[in-house]
Order: sequence, then structure tokens, then C-alpha cells
Amino acid sequence: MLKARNLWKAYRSRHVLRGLGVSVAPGEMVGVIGPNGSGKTTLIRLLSGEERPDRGTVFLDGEPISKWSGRERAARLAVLPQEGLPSVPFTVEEVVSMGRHPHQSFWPWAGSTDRESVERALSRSGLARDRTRRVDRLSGGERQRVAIAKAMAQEPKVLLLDEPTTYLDIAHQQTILDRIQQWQREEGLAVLVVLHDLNLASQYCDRLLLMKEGARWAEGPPEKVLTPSRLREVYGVEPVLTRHPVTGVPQVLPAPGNQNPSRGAGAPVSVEL
Ligand SMILES: Nc1ncnc2c1ncn2[C@@H]1O[C@H](COP(=O)(O)OP(=O)(O)OP(=O)(O)O)[C@@H](O)[C@H]1O
Repeated sequence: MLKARNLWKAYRSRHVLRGLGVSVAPGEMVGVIGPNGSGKTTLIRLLSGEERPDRGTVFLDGEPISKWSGRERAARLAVLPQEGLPSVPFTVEEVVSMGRHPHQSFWPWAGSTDRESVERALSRSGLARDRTRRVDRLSGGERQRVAIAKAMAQEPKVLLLDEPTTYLDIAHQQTILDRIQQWQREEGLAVLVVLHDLNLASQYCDRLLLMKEGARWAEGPPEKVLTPSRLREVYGVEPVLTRHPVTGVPQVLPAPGNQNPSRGAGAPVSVEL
């Protein structure tokens, strides 16, 4: 569905991506993790077609992404950027309806398919009763739900998310990722999500891509990627690794005072999975 090969990108002759490849299949959720500045957002910008790579190609639906017009691309791929939805003086329903734009020939006249898609997106994202509220008067977490509903109305085959949970409390983090997972599983959506929270990444993603300095350091299911040695190599920390008591997936606990073993704060603690 979405595939990228050998992506290179430099800003002012500084390489930010170095020959990176990634693919996401229908019905799969791939998590991109890695330290600050490792190139995760740059990868999203290249995969979405917002920026061009210096070298390498992004394929969307079997074609180089540059072959699709903006509208054709938006009918296949939706992006939730790091900065989220702007604070606009429109209602929730109006903003969600904008997600139909790539499918319409005479905006803003909405046909019955458009109205059904908007209704479905509003109800699936739990916003049906908030449809008349103004988006610029919503909290950050509520606005994030509107952004997801707008993407749902867009009915893409691929969804790219850059840190969708950063400003959310634990309830909103879980609700938003649950809804995206449900969408992924029920409709075969291909999802690529950048996450700093390794525990959420482990919980929700089928596969993780661990980046370091613009390149792939490791890739595979969470239990293969989230190992003490890899976390030490990439993040320079010695966390405690354990398993989630309910789901059994790897979970990473910070070990204060132990981040840099050279400080002599005690032996690193790791529970091998
Ligand atoms: N438009 C740009 N011009 C110059 N440098 C850039 C630009 N965009 C990104 N960079 C640099 O590229 C590097 C990677 O940035 P990027 O935002 O992709 O990293 P990231 O892994 O998403 O980081 P974070 O986890 O902090 O969000 C950083 O050093 C950043 O300063």
C-alpha cells in the first residue's frame, strides 16, 4: 500500500535520512520510534509527499507518489501532523466535512455518500453530540478527536500520524489509539505512527521501526525491537524491561539514576523478555 525505498534527505548538506526504507501493508500498524532528531517527522513529510527525497522513491498504491495529483493523493492518504488541527472558527461538523474534499467534484455541495461518511466519522469518533461546537473552543484532546474524525471522513487507505498522543491524558491516549486500531482492523487501513511513548508503541503496533541518526537500527515485532541492548545503543539508557500483566507485550520502565551506568549509579537492571 505504502512503500519507500532508499530515502535520503539532507538539510543544508546535513544528512537527516540515510537510505531509509519502510513499507506498510493494508490492516497493519507500524510504529516509528527513535530519539529526538532521528528523522521521524522528516520521514512522515517524505511519505506524505509534502517534501521530496533527495534520493529514493515513495510508492503509494503501486505508483510513485509524485504521479498522483494532490486530490488523488488525499483520496488515498491522510496525515495527522505533529501540530494537530489548527484552531479554526468552524464547527466540528464543518471541519469533519472538509475531509470529504478529495472525493468531491463540486465543493461544497455534499452528496449522500459524503453525508453518510461524515455521519459515520462523527459517530465512530464519539463526536456526534458535539457536532455544533466550535473547534476553536475545544480542548487540545477534543481537537485531536476532530482531526481523527476528519481523517476518517476522508476514507483514506493509508493514515500517517506524527505523535498523535503527545498532549493527551491517559484516557484520551487510549481512546484515540483504540479508535485508530479499530479502524485499521475493520477496514484494512494501513497505519504508520510516530510515537515517543515506547509502551504505547509496543501495545498498539504490529511492527516497530527503530531509527537512529536517520537510518534503520532495528525493525520487527515489539518483542524483537524493544530489547535492553537496542535501547542502550539508541537511547543511551538502561531501563527496566518487563511485560504488560494483561496483554503480555514488552513494557519499558525508566530506571532513575541508572541512565548512564558510567556515573556508577548501580548495575543496570534488565529483565530479559
Ligand atoms: N526544514 C528543515 N531545515 C533544516 N533542518 C531540519 C528541517 N527539518 C528537520 N530538520 C533537522 O533534521 C533533524 C531531524 O528532524 P526531525 O524533525 O525529522 O526529527 P524527529 O525524529 O522527528 O525529532 P523529534 O522526536 O524531536 O520530533 C533535526 O536535526 C532537525 O533539526
